[in-house]
Amino acid sequence: MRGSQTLVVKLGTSVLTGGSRQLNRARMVEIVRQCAQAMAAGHRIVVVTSGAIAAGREHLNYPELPPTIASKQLLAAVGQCRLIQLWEQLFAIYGIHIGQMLITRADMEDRERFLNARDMLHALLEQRIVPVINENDAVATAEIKVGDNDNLSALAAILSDADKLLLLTDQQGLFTADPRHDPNATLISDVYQIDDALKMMAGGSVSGLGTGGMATKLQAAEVACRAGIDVIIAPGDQPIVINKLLEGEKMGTLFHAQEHRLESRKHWIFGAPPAGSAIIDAGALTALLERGSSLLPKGITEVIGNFSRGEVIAIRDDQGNDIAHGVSRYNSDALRMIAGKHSQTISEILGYEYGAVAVHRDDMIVG
Ligand SMILES: Nc1ncnc2c1ncn2[C@@H]1O[C@H](COP(=O)(O)OP(=O)(O)O)[C@@H](O)[C@H]1O
Ligand SMILES: N[C@@H](CCC(=O)OP(=O)(O)O)C(=O)O
Repeated sequence: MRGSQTLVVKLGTSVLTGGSRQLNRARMVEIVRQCAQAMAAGHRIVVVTSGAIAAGREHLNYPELPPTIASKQLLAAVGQCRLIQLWEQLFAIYGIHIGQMLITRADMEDRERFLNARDMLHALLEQRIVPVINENDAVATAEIKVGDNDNLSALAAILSDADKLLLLTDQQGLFTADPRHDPNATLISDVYQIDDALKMMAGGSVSGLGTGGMATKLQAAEVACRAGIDVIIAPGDQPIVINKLLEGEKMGTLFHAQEHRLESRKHWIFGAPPAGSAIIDAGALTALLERGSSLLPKGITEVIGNFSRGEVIAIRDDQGNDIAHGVSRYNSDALRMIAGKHSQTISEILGYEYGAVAVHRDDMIVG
């Protein structure tokens, strides 16, 4: 078997309802069984679940509502409770806890909120708790919405530093045309580049259940592949899909990641102009260059500029030479207060803490 992997599983409304007007409990049980089996084999699972609106309609017995955004939000507010309750009960069968995360695009665009969400997601995964993510439909307005759960799942895959993103849907994968309309359409099994010709093949959702169809799945694949994550579109109505996939078996449509995840992160960190800098002492310099350590506040002698938690800063030696770039876990004011101090005193000085390091090694590119 391949090593332990992090897999984001996105379940479309089409899968969760099986094309009906109700959540298909039997199908949800089967998906949870597969997730539990993968976790028992040492893998980490993140679930991105659609279906809140469908669950709301079912729970309220298909009410007649005006076709407004507020009506959809009402259905999502009611349905999300049902949905998460169901996931909670089903995972509990296997003794697995879940943690709900409702996010919007605004959470991803603000560096500080992004980092908070990422820390929380990793904290859940470390405790072997399954994060169950949906868009915060009940409160999100059009301006701050991701809009569809395909794109949301790509963001979840980046947040969780996933190896693979699995988009489970009501088709075998991406076809040369929508198979609902074109009986001659054929399955595309490998995609190395998402170009305009491919985008032309991906249509919208015609079932009236899902949002975005294959078009948004392609957008999600583009984002995730650029971040170094393989994406698979596969059918959600079959047993052992998740395990087969983790064993490396081919299925559905595989979008091959464009570059290694580390390379991609490197580009991002170096691509972002530093928002400020931290000057470090000789001890920290040795730790960074020779031991591959994280940067601790203790080794910082001066903080220059104003930056937020989550922004990229330059790490410089006392001569002003650029040693590394990395994501600061504290804002500039906080970093100034804890510079030169032991990590154990951070919460005493600030009244809170985001961990012992100023810049984590995983978020740092040296050289
Ligand atoms: N080229 C294509 N290949 C496969 N499916 C396609 C294609 N173009 C459009 N579709 C449509 O996309 C639908 C799946 O997307 P969607 O309805 O949004 O489901 P989900 O709820 O899983 O996100 C399919 O049922 C199919 O009708
Ligand atoms: N957030 C919405 C689902 C939005 C969405 O993208 O749906 P789908 O295309 O079925 O994945 C809900 O929970 O109803």
